[in-house]
Amino acid sequence: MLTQIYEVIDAETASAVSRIGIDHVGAKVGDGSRPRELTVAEARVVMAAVTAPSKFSALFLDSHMYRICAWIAALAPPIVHLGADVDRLMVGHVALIKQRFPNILVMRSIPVVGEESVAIARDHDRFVDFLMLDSVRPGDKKFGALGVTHDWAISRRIVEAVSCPVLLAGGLGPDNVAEAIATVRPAGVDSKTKTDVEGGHAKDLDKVRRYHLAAKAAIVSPA
Ligand SMILES: O=C(O)c1ccccc1NCC(=O)[C@H](O)[C@H](O)COP(=O)(O)O
Repeated sequence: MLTQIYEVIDAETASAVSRIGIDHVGAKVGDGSRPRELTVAEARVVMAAVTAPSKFSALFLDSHMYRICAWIAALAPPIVHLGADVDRLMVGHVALIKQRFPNILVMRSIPVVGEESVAIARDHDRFVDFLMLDSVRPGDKKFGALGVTHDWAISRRIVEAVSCPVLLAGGLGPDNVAEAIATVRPAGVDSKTKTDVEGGHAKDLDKVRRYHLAAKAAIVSPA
């Protein structure tokens, strides 16, 4: 079971989270205009503090393919996580990014809104190394970092419908990650809000440790 954490925005936290054993240590990367979004120069410092076998995951929320490619080329992260709205950064763009950087692992966020999410996930399946299933607020285009769960039955169907590894995200933390894993049977899990310090965006290392241990101990029974 892979464990992934967002957002790690300084070298000290990156090093501490790696020591806990988190597999994917994530931060937003771009032009720095979004809250807590790192520039490539800032991301380089955080990425250098992530120690093996943990890997740095660079999340791009920008939807402009050429800008994303320029940032990937400059940073060369082990994992590129594409988080823009699926109507703006389309599956063809995702395929071109993977084609341009074949040696970099590509993860695509998929909003879990309803049955249509199964088709969206299937469309992306053969072009990416991971899918990440995330929550959306009803009536809102924005998805990600909402701290809420979604309909896990749909996520379970996606896990069964695609062949690439799927990470489950959305409102996961130490107290519900085992139940989520048992229900959805993903290859990995992601957490942001529920492993943050109360009322802030810094990581609570005790929550990160408990989330990680609960996920690694979770039992996935055969289908
Ligand atoms: O961190 C953000 O601001 C963010 C914004 C939009 C998409 C993703 C974002 N963060 C990274 C993630 O992918 C989150 O870890 C994921 O959405 C789960 O968040 P949470 O429900 O808070 O655990």
